[in-house]
Amino acid sequence: MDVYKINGGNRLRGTVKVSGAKNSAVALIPASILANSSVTIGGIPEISDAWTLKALLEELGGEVTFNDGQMVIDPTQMQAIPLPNGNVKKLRASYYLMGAMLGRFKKAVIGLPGGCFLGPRPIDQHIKGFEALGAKVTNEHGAIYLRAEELIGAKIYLDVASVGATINIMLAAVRAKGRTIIENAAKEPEIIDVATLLTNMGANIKGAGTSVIRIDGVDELQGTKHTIIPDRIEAATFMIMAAAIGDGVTVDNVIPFHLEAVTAKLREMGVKIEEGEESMYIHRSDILQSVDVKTLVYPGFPTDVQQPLSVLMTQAVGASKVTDTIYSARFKHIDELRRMNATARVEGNSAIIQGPSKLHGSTVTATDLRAGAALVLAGLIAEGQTEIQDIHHIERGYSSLIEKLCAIGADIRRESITISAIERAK
Ligand SMILES: CC(=O)N[C@H]1[C@@H](OP(=O)(O)OP(=O)(O)OC[C@H]2O[C@@H](n3ccc(=O)[nH]c3=O)[C@H](O)[C@@H]2O)O[C@H](CO)[C@@H](O)[C@@H]1O
Ligand SMILES: C=C(OP(=O)(O)O)C(=O)O
Repeated sequence: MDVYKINGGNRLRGTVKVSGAKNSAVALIPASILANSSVTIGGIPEISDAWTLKALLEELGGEVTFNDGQMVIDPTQMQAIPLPNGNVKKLRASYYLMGAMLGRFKKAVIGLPGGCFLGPRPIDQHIKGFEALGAKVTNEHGAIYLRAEELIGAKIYLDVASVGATINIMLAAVRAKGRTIIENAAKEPEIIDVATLLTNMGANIKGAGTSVIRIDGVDELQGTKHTIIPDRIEAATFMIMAAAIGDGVTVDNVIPFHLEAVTAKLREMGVKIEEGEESMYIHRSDILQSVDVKTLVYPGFPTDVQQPLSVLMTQAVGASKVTDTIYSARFKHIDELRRMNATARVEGNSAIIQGPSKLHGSTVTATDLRAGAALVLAGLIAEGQTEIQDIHHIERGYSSLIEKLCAIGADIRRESITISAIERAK
């Protein structure tokens, strides 16, 4: 089993460069299925989700290369091969194969997705959208079967502003006949990134990034080149690490506008942040103040950042409260933080964290991607050695994390260990 080992206490200093956005990459890669020639995407992060999607496109008959952050996808020989099991279960974003395959082949069989378990993560709004476009959708033995004679544009009101449903409906609707209007669409920057790629492929999309998106379907989409936006969640993670244990860290390759909610909350805690055009320079104040935060859809505070932020709260003076309005059960990291001497408890969809606490190095488990990032931060702060298990969750979403952290002064390494069944059961 591979683990991260961290010797805590080293101060972070220097520049860390943010990679391309995971949540864009995992939608842009399936979007290439819709093209009639090669699609080249630059800035793809070195994460396991990207490699898994590459393997899935190859299972469909695509030719895919992935070198130095550039993925070239030739979708011309792809077929509507059923994917009820296997790789689709390794990540959440395999659900985008549904929209893209429906758009191109008018049929698909895709197993229900995996990804982080954060409480219930239904896909009813995706299915409602596909049905409104004219698809027959059934769930058979854990796989979603989609089939349409033809796709016809429709007006679709999303009951929740879902990132996945907005993108998935867009992927199918670009090849529907006539106009589709998505109302109460999600507004995350990754949606604009996907709309930009599709537009460069020849799609007709207006309003991406607002709550009403209009799509006029086209008969054909061609190959193109695209460079992905920076990962605002990775950027926020480094900003929080810099605030917790930095002596001046520049987080480079960011779009500061995408980070406004995070920047504002960190400033409220007393963190000093200087915004550049494409970078953030972070130096903490001597005393961190406790704050309350509520996660919301974009442009609100991102749910994907609340777990790392809760570790910073263990270092703030007084009681902080994190309420997650998107995922009510996204608090598994709190139990692990308690092992490290944090004073924290979960009440409903909130965590209450009392600081400041002296964190102690311990053996902990990454229960999901951002819980893992939170534990890396806790390990960097803690006295002594921390061992993080189940790091495959972290590696779904953070590109070259060890290398990036070592370059700014952290003492963290990846190690293979053998672990007995008895120890594993503890
Ligand atoms: C691959 C990807 O981009 N993942 C991101 C995406 O996940 P994902 O696209 O799965 O998240 P959604 O925006 O769809 O989910 C938001 C909320 O809507 C609910 N919901 C969603 C769809 C649906 O059909 N029915 C329904 O009830 C969910 O349970 C959740 O409470 O957005 C989340 C919210 O910003 C982020 O945490 C994830 O990192
Ligand atoms: C929840 C996340 O990812 P996914 O939707 O891929 O599980 C995340 O990126 O924090």
